[in-house]
Amino acid sequence: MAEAFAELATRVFATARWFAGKGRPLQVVRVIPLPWFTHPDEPGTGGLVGIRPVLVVVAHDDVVPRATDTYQFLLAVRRPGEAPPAGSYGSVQDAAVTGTRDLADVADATRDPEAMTAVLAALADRQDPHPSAEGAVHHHLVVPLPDADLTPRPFSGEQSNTSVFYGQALILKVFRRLEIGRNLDIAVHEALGHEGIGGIATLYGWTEARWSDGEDVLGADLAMLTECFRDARDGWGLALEACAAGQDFSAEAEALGRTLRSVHEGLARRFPRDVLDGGPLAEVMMERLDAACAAAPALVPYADALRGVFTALEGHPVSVQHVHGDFHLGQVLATSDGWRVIDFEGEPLKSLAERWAPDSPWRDVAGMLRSFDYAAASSPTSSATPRATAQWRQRCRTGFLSGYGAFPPTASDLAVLRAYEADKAVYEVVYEVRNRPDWVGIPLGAVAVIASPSPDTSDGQSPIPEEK
Ligand SMILES: Nc1ncnc2c1ncn2[C@@H]1O[C@H](COP(=O)(O)OP(=O)(O)O)[C@@H](O)[C@H]1O
Ligand SMILES: O=P(O)(O)O[C@H]1O[C@H](CO)[C@@H](O[C@H]2O[C@H](CO)[C@@H](O)[C@H](O)[C@H]2O)[C@H](O)[C@H]1O
Repeated sequence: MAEAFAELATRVFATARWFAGKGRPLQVVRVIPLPWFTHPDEPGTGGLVGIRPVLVVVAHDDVVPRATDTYQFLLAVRRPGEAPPAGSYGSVQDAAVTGTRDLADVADATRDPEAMTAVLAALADRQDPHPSAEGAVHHHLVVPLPDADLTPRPFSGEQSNTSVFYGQALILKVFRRLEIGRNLDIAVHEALGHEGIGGIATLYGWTEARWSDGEDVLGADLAMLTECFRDARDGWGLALEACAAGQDFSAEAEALGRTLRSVHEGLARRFPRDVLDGGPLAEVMMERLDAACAAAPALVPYADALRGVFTALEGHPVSVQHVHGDFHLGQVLATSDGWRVIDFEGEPLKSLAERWAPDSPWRDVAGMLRSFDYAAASSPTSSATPRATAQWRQRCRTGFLSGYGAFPPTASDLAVLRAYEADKAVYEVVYEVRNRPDWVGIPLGAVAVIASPSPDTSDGQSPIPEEK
């Protein structure tokens, strides 16, 4: 018997890079076919019947109360019988999704150039489809498309969503696990664009959807269209190369610090700010530590010492504002015009409420310092001695803090920074246990050092000791 779309989706989830609930018991509780982006009267070349977003609400029964997540499939629907198109998922018999009672081929539109050309045209022309009983889709274009080659090409690297390049000019990020409400990445790009901050991509447009959920109407952003940085290299690759070759990276780190400062200043002007007492912040870090110890028991021997590090926040007033939230070398791109910052969605393991909440700018500073440590720890040491690698990392730290305007840090700054580095390293241990168990030694090593009785941080240097 032909498969219905809910069964096909369950099968796709098992292997999709973007499905965050792999390995957990799941149940598809609702399929919401949204209005067609394009739905020509006559099928196009290759039998293309139409392109539509289809939302799949998934429940996980392993937590109480039962949690649900909403995922987006962007489907290219075709008549059967043609050669399987790029991104083919197979065929289904599901009239609500495909618009026909017959069998139809469904494919991931993001892998299909014909489909993605049509998607861009729909967004650019703001062709809002007619709302259906299930919901509505609304396209926003805020900057006219450039007059350039816009041939679609799927992004092939690692990511949590699914992106498509249009020539070398634009990139469309199709969100997979939807944030109900405003998408953070779009909100930040829009706000910083208004501020004229140069360190981020220009936002060209986005697509949002609304649908009914019982008595309620829910909404989420489905995709974001931004400037693509031509020939950009990501900071992680550059830092690894430099470290392995024994090349100093402190000038790049300093420029990165300046870029972060400018982004923080823009965010401070556009989003709410506050000054919080460090005590409750320390308590939140301790709660996160307790949860982390349950998920990663290797943290337990360090827990008491880490609590001591967090306690040092008490008595410190901490300024908070909107921050990047997951600032590391993989979130910065080097262009011929300097560093650019991408992906403002915060840490994937945090709830949406946590990711929207104001936080200390030290979180981002700590994130990048941890990243220099990761790069140093991951670099092959064939051409550099451990001592040289440690020095490389320290020079990155000093350069970055200088560029950010925080060198040398005051004693009070250091206490706060150390707490944020510890909090980040704890997060990383859990992240690595869940995603890359082979990497867990890197953050665990940092935890061990931060938790050691008296790491020397008096000059703002890493709590990770140098080789003598
Ligand atoms: N504006 C851009 N220009 C060029 N490449 C980009 C741009 N934005 C993102 N990328 C590339 O896409 C990758 C994934 O982007 P990201 O926003 O982090 O996606 P996700 O949130 O899905 O993980 C980045 O690591 C980078 O290589
Ligand atoms: O980029 P994401 O938002 O998906 O961030 C998550 O994954 C990152 C790894 O891809 C992870 O970053 C950790 O590993 C990096 C090296 O791969 C390193 O540079 C970072 O410092 C380290 O935190 C990030 O923590 C996680 O949220």
